[in-house]
Amino acid sequence: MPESLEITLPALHRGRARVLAPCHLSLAPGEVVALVGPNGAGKTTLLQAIAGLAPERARLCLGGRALDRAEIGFLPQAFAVRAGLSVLDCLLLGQREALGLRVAPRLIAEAEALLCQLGLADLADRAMHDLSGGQQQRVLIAQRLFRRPKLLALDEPTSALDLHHQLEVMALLRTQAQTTSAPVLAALHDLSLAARYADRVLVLAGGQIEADGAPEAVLTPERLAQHWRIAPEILRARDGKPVIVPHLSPALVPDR
Ligand SMILES: Nc1ncnc2c1ncn2[C@@H]1O[C@H](COP(=O)(O)OP(=O)(O)OP(=O)(O)O)[C@@H](O)[C@H]1O
Repeated sequence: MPESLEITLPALHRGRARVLAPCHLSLAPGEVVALVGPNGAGKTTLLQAIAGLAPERARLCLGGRALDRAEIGFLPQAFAVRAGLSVLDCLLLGQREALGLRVAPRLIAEAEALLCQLGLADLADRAMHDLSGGQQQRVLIAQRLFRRPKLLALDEPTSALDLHHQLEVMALLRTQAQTTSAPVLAALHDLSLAARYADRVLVLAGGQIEADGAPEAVLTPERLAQHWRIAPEILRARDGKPVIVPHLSPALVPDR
């Protein structure tokens, strides 16, 4: 039976400032967890530490075994692909350890199937540097999925995507998490998207994980006002999930 992924993080610093207090995260098999918080709260810092890209290292443990950095599918916030390699080649690089002089037809078929799932099949032969930002982002997400990591750690994976592709990517992440049991931890600014697709929401604020729980329990008007400095209107979608409509309120403190 799949076990939870246990992540232990030391205090994280950027420059001289302490960004986040030490914390422990337990991610259940197949769980989709949204990491939310205002600008500068430490979402990128936390994801980089998990991915082994920060000076301080996280400890990741799955079923009593320490996870290797190569087993984490990390997508950074900033990406600009200048490489001339094709979309299909980019995807195949996700499984680079399995590549030889000849690429197994099975691997190519799997990569093509994933491109189809993400509506990218028509772009398979296009050069990465000729794609739009949103198309590149979808290919890079597909590459991380193709790697079949034990954890997907994604920093704003929908930042360049139109509304259709935001939903498509989030739905695919959910399906993949459930079928592979690998949890997804994704930093998201769109709180409605987080509420709709995440099993759990972690709120980073004030240098710590300030709240952790079901979207409805965590995304309260008080918390949104306090940390995002908005006056929220919380509606309900057809499926009962919260939809957050933000309003500026003159009563809330001005930008610092
Ligand atoms: N290289 C750096 N040197 C000094 N401080 C940094 C550095 N990188 C980030 N910081 C600071 O660390 C804090 C956390 O930044 P981080 O990028 O993790 O926040 P974030 O929640 O991802 O923000 P955003 O939503 O804007 O992407 C911020 O106050 C930021 O200014």
